[in-house]
Amino acid sequence: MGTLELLGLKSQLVVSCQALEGEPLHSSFIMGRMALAALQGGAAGIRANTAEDIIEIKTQVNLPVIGIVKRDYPDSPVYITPTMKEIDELTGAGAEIIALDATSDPRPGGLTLADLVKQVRDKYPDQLLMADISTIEEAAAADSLGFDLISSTLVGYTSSSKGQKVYEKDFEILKAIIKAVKAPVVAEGNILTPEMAKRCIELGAYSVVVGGAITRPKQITERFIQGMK
Ligand SMILES: CC(=O)N[C@H](C=O)[C@@H](O)[C@H](O)[C@H](O)COP(=O)(O)O
Repeated sequence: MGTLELLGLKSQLVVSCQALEGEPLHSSFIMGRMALAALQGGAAGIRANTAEDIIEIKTQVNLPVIGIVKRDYPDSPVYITPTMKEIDELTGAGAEIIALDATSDPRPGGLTLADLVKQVRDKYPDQLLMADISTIEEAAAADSLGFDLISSTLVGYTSSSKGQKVYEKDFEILKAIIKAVKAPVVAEGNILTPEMAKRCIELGAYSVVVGGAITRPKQITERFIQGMK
């Protein structure tokens, strides 16, 4: 059994516990408690942003963490774990899986995704890597680069996928990605209900990552307000 299998994420729910600066719950302490609530509710893993949050989360739960560092660089639209600096921070925090933007958008400093992956593999040969992608073509490219997991995280959030939602036409894009790649595919981004999460697993997703629908109460409140109109 490979390392990924040992993490126990197959067919399971991963809860993303993130609150950026400016969000009401921005606090490592609160993210740690969100992760504890997720554990008590039955989640098998946590996705989290920043080394600081991951370190706090790991004091609360003994679950595998998909770590990211969101950071803006002036010369690139890539903001999910853009460079080796963020990778170093995440290995330091003990993230079992590191997720990074694997879209075709230009990266900081003009480095290609292939070059970054090679550098990471040389420096951290045992680190599991997840590709956050937004199109089928990007999924296929990430697969050829040897990513351990491929996630639909950025569908709808890049110029090449604008306006799309992962759940449209019964998860059409998720199905196409699963068909196009060898790596396990994670369903992530706008999974809003338990029914949607169940459907993703039925369609062959390896795991489902749910964020806002569980851990962003402002977003949940807004959905209620909209629904009451
Ligand atoms: C696009 C982007 O920056 N996504 C981020 C990636 O880590 C998070 O803000 C999302 O919350 C996460 O992907 C889970 O998705 P959702 O919160 O929709 O369930």
